[in-house]
Amino acid sequence: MNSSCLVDNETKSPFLIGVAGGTACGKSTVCKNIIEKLGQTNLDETRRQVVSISQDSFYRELNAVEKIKASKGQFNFDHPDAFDEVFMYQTLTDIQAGKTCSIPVYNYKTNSRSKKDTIVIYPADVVIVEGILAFYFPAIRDLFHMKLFVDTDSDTRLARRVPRDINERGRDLEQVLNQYMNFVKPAFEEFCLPTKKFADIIIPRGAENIGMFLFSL
Ligand SMILES: Nc1ncnc2c1ncn2[C@@H]1O[C@H](COP(=O)(O)OP(=O)(O)O)[C@@H](O)[C@H]1O
Ligand SMILES: Nc1ccn([C@@H]2O[C@H](COP(=O)(O)O)[C@@H](O)[C@H]2O)c(=O)n1
Repeated sequence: MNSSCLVDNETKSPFLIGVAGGTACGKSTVCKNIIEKLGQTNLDETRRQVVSISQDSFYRELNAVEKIKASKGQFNFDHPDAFDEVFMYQTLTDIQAGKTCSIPVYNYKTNSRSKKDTIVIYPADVVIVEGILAFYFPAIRDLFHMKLFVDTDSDTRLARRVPRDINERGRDLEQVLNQYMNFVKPAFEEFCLPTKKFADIIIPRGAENIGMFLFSL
């Protein structure tokens, strides 16, 4: 899929920061807190100097058989093949070229991109990209000027994921636990954890330790 981007008159090439880590380690919360601490939260989105995007926007569209599997918690969303690597790479290179880009909003209840909503990413000084496999694909990994890995232990992550998936992602307990044991945990060990070595900064436990990152700026 081609990204939907427009060149801005005043070209701005942002500093790209990647944030990786296992599911529910606190990646989104870290991004949100960084944006808050840098005083960006209440700015109009066209004027923000620091913005974040999620790798989840780049989950690929599923075919009919995969959709049925996904609805039963039997699709592996933690495998690199679940992502549209080309679309993500293209979008990030467009962002880096100073273009205004529209990226999909991902819907975890339908396991697909929203049909009507997109997020517009305007040129900014810093763009933070978070995702479980943000460092997995070499071409994407090489785009980041700085890489953070949020290191939160597996028990804590599971304890955060269960209520989140039930309350926010429309899942039931059995489905969350089955998906975790069958796909999430093994894929974390095979694909996500080995990318920790690419990080410039490791943030233990997440949001409470973003001071380490802010200090490095
Ligand atoms: N430091 C923290 N302490 C307690 N709960 C947290 C913390 N960081 C995140 N959470 C909660 O854990 C869940 C997952 O956090 P989130 O930032 O969405 O993780 P990720 O983006 O890595 O999946 C959310 O419900 C969030 O509110
Ligand atoms: N349709 C989907 C898509 C993804 N997931 C799970 O989301 C996790 C990644 O998001 P985090 O916020 O937790 O980093 C990943 O572990 C997938 O299992 C899903 O359940 N359904």
